[in-house]
Amino acid sequence: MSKRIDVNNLNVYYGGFLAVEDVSLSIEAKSVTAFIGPSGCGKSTFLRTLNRMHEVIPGARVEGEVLMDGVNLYDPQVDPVAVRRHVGMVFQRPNPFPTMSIEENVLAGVKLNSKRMSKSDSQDLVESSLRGANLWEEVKDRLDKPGSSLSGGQQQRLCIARAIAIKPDVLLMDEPCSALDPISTLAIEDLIQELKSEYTIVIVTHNMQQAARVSEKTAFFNIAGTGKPGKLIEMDDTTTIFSAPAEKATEDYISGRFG
Ligand SMILES: Nc1ncnc2c1ncn2[C@@H]1O[C@H](COP(=O)(O)OP(=O)(O)OP(=O)(O)O)[C@@H](O)[C@H]1O
Repeated sequence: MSKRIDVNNLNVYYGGFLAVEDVSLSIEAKSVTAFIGPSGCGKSTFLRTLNRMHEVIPGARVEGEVLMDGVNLYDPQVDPVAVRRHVGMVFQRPNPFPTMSIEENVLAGVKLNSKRMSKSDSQDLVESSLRGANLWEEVKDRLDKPGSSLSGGQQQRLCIARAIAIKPDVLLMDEPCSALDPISTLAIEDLIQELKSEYTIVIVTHNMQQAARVSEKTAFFNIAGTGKPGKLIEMDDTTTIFSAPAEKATEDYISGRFG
């Protein structure tokens, strides 16, 4: 479990539009890395290339390499479905399957991967995944109730339980707290801190306090103007980015002068 990621000279296109240009960076295993930057600079686009999720968008493609423990995810022999099994994703809006029960939601990804399990194994997996997502105590007496019966914050933790049930190496989170209230946000942030002992975590966030609270490394992306590609401006220890960034654009952004 838990892998390092090395990205080399990655360009991301939507058809003829270069959305993200020439990104090279490294992400340590068992750490939390935050991506910050103004709207439209390509944070989500870049994040999705780390599990080939952009490929579900017609015309989206990349040039360059994404190495996971040295294996290029874009090697022709690599199956994108297998990539997504190793690199889980949690989205901005909690998206449990509304008609499925809480238990079925946790097992949904595992079933998609066509694993047949005994009843006791699946019960164990439901419990360990919900415990891992800090949700077990709140739902253990109503596992057969629909996922949509939970609060927004609980639904997001259910989505995290669903993601970790397939035992990924990496967890990508695209603004996982933006639809949540402050208390649910803190619950997810605590959870991220716990999960990093087992997973490599990458989180896109607009909330700079959140980046400062949860991550060890921060990457700042920027865009020169509409129609221009997003670029990685700098990546460093989070404390350095927020106290003494190397680039003026980073300082302007974190001090709220733009973005
Ligand atoms: N499906 C798509 N098809 C075409 N262009 C897209 C698509 N998704 C994003 N883009 C474009 O790619 C660029 C980067 O968008 P992206 O959503 O990755 O930025 P972002 O930094 O995550 O923004 P935000 O913070 O607002 O979510 C933008 O110019 C956007 O319009």
